[in-house]
Amino acid sequence: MGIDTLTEYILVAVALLVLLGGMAVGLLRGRGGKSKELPPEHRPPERPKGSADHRSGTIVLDRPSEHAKPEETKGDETPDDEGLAGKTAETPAEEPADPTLAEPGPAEQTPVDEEPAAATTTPQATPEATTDEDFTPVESDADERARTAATAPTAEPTESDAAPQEAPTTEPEAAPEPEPAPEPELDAPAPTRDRMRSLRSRLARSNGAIGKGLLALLSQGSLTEEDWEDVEDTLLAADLGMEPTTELVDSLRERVSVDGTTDPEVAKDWLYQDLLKLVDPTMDRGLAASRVDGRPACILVVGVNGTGKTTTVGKLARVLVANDRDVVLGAADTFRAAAADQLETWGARVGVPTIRSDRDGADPAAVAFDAVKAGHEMESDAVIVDTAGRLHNKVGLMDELAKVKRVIEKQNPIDEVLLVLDATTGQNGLAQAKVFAEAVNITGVVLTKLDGTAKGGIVVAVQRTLDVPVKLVGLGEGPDDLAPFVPEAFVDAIVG
Ligand SMILES: Nc1nc2c(ncn2[C@@H]2O[C@H](COP(=O)(O)OP(=O)(O)OP(=O)(O)O)[C@@H](O)[C@H]2O)c(=O)[nH]1
Repeated sequence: MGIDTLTEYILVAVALLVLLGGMAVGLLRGRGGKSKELPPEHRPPERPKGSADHRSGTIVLDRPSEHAKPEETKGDETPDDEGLAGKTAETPAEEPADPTLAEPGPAEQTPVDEEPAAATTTPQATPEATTDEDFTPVESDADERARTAATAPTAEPTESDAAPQEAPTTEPEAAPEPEPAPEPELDAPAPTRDRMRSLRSRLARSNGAIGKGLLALLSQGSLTEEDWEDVEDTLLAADLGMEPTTELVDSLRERVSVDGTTDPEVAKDWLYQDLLKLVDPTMDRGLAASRVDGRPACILVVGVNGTGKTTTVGKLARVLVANDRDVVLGAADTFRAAAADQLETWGARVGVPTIRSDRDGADPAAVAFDAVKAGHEMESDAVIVDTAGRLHNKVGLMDELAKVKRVIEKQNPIDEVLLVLDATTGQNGLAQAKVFAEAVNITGVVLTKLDGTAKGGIVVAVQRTLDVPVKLVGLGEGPDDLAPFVPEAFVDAIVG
């Protein structure tokens, strides 16, 4: 019993020890489960995450769902990023950009990424609302700066603080640049009244010899047949034309035979009277250049190449401007490349708009149509349409001109068709005149380059041929060298 009892005691004791040991192990395991939840050692590695999330303040928007997702995130971020966590969750899909940007809520984050937004608009203020407001002004500031100054548009938002202060100094400097616009000083065209008298010397220089020669003959007192032939030749050389020449010689013969004189002044008076009669001061030389029936007057300018059409249109614009008319120019000479530029320059000098095509060879009728349309819209007094020079014997070209006329007339009657004739071409110009008159209804003639020829007689010849008056004469290349034709001044300059 003694030994058995001892053995039993020992066994019991061992069993107790084993039991106690087991319990101890169990206890230790239970603690081990909790340690997973608070592993301070894991935090350091997560910091970078936290800082990454700051950036995500702006980036988060791209992936809102990630932030809304698992609780793990919450678990992980809870410690450092309280603010962010909450807002990201709200942000989800709807408010992508703005809200998140606004998020800088956590004051500390502001300086890092969104400094600009907050800074520009006196940040701090309120949390959420502030952020929205903050952002708007930032944008507008940047926009304004972008509009006025051209300086580092992208950098500005980031350096918003400095920007507003720099803006006032840089902006005003950039703005003055456009000032040059008002600079273009317009020409003040010379008055047109008596312009022909003021240009008399040009006519006298070129055509004065006719008068001198005639007066010398007439003042002889008694003229032989040979002298009368000389008179006739002089008049024909001046391109007066056969018929008017014969008329004039007959009239002078009669005067001499009745009142034979050697007084040059009397002879001059005879010549003046007879020439003036041929030039016909009774013709209506008025130019239709005023509004009619609530629409602008339309003036179409035609002629062969190089007669001075474009120059004449430019000069005529000046004449009208000098008479307080509002004018629109139409560059329907789309054939000669430089014509539209040339016309535009003329117009710009007196502040007159030019309607043109940017394309060489464009349909001249379309340009003419647009010019007249613009004249209507601008309520101008007159629209002057320049056309391409064309050979009078080319059927296609003349048809094109007739088309220009027809197209214009679809929206506006044509009040004037001015035929530009180069006076130096003399009688040859008459053949052109006839053909143009068939294609379009010519209402007036512009005789150019009268300053460079002794063929002033063409005035009479062309009027007789077309039965239309010479309304304007070109007496030089200067901008104001176009004059309304005044018969008395013309004859006076010839007779001297
Ligand atoms: N001396 C003088 N030259 C003139 C006069 N009118 C025009 N000219 C000159 O004539 C030349 C031709 O003038 P433009 O206006 O280009 O002639 P255009 O008829 O439009 O020519 P195209 O478009 O080719 O048919 C230019 O050198 C003008 O300066 C004038 O009255 N007197």
